[in-house]
Amino acid sequence: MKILVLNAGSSSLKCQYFIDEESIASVTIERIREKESYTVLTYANEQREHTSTIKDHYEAFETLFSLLKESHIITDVTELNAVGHRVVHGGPYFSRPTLINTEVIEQIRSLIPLAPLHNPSNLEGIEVIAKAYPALKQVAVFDTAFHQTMPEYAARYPLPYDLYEEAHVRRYGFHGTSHAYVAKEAAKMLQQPLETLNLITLHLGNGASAAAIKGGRSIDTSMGMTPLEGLMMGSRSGDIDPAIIPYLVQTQEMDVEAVDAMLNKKSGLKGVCGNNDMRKIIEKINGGDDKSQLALEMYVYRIKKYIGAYATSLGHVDAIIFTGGIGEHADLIRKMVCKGMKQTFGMILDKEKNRSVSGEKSAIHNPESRIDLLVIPTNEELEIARQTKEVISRLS
Ligand SMILES: Nc1ncnc2c1ncn2[C@@H]1O[C@H](COP(=O)(O)OP(=O)(O)O)[C@@H](O)[C@H]1O
Ligand SMILES: CC(=O)OP(=O)(O)O
Ligand SMILES: [Mg+2]
Repeated sequence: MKILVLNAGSSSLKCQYFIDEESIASVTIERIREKESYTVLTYANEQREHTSTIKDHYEAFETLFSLLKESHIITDVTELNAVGHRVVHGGPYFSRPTLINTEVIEQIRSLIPLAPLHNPSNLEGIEVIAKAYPALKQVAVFDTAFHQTMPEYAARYPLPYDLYEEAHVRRYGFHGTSHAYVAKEAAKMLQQPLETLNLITLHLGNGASAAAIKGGRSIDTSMGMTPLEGLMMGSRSGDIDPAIIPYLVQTQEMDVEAVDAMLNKKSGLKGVCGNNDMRKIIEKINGGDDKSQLALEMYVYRIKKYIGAYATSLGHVDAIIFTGGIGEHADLIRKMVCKGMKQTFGMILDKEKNRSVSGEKSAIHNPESRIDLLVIPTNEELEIARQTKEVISRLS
């Protein structure tokens, strides 16, 4: 089966072309909307890279298709069996991967207010393809689906009950495809059935979330009704006192839209130190920049607090998994997260191993550690290809 998978993140577009479960080619476009967007095509063990300005996701999709054509990877798009899309918010409508039709498109559109940084780019991809190749089957795989197993007491907010019934106000959780994928990979690495494991997965990308996974099922996660709750992120605040919002509206001449844009786009690492690229933040810290140092300390402290919380939710923890661009590559962050966690949690990092790991699957704990510490590169695209294949197979 030939499946093209599109994963439009908030600042990136990742694409992989699969024949059955084999990845034939991949294209990653990073830093969309910034002066220097960075495109990498990987095909037949070769990498082609270039830098250009890509002003939005629409332009990123155009760049992607012309690259695949030029390189003779997909010369005729109609030969594909399906396109699988990452869709971030499935709201109350979707708890499984779904074949896309016009009704599904409208439901995804109606969820834009709940995922303003994501659902629009996810939709753009779906619509570009629907327009150009109307006969091609498209499947949506939702970030929220994996967290549907959260118990009600974890999923609900302590708000008036009617808000849940009338306006679907509850916690949904995100990055589900990634948390599910790395949990399965962790079970393989540990050579134990997933059903027996208690895991904390840390997806640290531009968006970031933690999940508590018991026996392969999500029992809690740090993102909520929208991908704004929880950990500090690239440009999103994560947890704050909700009273800050009316306070700003009342005292700072900001309307609700301005506060919302600030919380989603001008906060987090970017808000504190002006930068949302962890590589640059680390460079600046080495150059003595105090704001970058503070941003990093806040970022790490908040991850540690969630580890503490989820150790309590799970009872005991078998392994903590680092994934996402930062979790996979930033050994400094992993080291800071594990520091001072020996006494209470028995976490002991092997500093040498940690330093040498960047982007590959590896255990980074000392043999004495009570909790296994693992770096596992996420592969949301492979997981989406698998789920897309399942949906398409059921049709025939
Ligand atoms: N070698 C590295 N060292 C530190 N941070 C890195 C490295 N490579 C990537 N990152 C960080 O990973 C983040 C992007 O993660 P990614 O998962 O690709 O994002 P997205 O959420 O857009 O999919 C950025 O903050 C980037 O700086
Ligand atoms: C939901 C979310 O935050 O996604 P990303 O990390 O791709 O921005
Ligand atoms: Mg991502």
